[in-house]
Amino acid sequence: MTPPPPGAPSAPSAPPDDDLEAMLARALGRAADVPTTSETAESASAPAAAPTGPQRCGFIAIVGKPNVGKSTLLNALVGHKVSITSRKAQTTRHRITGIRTEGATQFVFVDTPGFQTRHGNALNRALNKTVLGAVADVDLLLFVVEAGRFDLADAKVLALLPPGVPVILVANKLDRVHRRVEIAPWLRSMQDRHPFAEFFPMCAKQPRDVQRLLALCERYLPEQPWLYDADDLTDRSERFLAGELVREKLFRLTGDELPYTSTVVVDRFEQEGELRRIAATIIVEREGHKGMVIGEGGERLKRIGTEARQELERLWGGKVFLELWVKVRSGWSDDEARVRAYGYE
Ligand SMILES: Nc1nc2c(ncn2[C@@H]2O[C@H](COP(=O)(O)OP(=O)(O)OP(=O)(O)O)[C@@H](O)[C@H]2O)c(=O)[nH]1
Repeated sequence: MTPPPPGAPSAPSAPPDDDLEAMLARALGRAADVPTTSETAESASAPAAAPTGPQRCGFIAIVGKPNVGKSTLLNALVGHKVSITSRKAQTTRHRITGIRTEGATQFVFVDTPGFQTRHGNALNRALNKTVLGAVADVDLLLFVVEAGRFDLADAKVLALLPPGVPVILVANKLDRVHRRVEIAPWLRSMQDRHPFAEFFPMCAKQPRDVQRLLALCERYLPEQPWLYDADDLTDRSERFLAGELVREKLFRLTGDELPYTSTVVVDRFEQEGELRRIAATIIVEREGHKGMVIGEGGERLKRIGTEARQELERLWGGKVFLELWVKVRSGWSDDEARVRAYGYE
């Protein structure tokens, strides 16, 4: 499908059947790993390396239900880790901006928390507000689902997408689909759900797929000056990133034992030359959860601290001194004031 000319409003009218068939053929060609057509080859090429022509810049929001791979995709599209990931649903809690500048184009990706439909507590209400705010004013939406699946939670996210913004259906985790032939009828069935601008079956962990998606996104971005410096990767502060990385290690090292309503607050962040001193508190809801985080003889807390510190040192190329505390604040996730105080808008 030809993308809308830069700057033109792109009403998501249903694409004509010919376009639809061509899109599906391209998508299915990729899904079945069939050699690319010349048209696909054109769209598959990476964005130009050297700046040519006028600058392009636009916002691309990544939306979907929890755990479909949005943050993994954002990091891959940016080429650096800007959003934390884990097997635990609801890992992402903030609007995270990841920036990639290639050739004449600046992509500003917006990762969002997975839209919560199950529990209506204060934390989830705040997360959902973040999602709605992030999708309101973008040039392109990447609606991420797991390839071959579409359930009520996916449908609820789809129903929230604003009209007038082109949507690419990203069918992620294609590597998990063992019977690839089943993807064709599934993609066809997805046509009836929304007038998607494109269908894109992929694996967010496969660099070739990510490069192709990047090239496809580029076609939807308007001609306008860049908003960030060419080497900016995110608009988030180092302090924010530190708290997020501790939360990632916390979730990864406690697995399913620890409820998702645990959080991390950075109490202090100071820089002395190349050394960063950080003090953070892990907040849990019950006394029993505190034991889970601390572990036998403090082993688990120590590991969370060591892994977070090492990753931050790699990221910043300097020494980090990280101090961690654990506190119980029962019922914080259903207390509007605390949810705000802990940094969730
Ligand atoms: N096999 C496979 N796993 C993937 C792929 N993409 C992501 N994952 C895994 O899926 C899990 C969830 O990924 P995230 O990127 O944290 O998902 P998310 O949608 O940001 O999750 P929330 O923070 O809950 O909204 C992680 O364990 C990822 O490693 C993929 O293409 N293939």
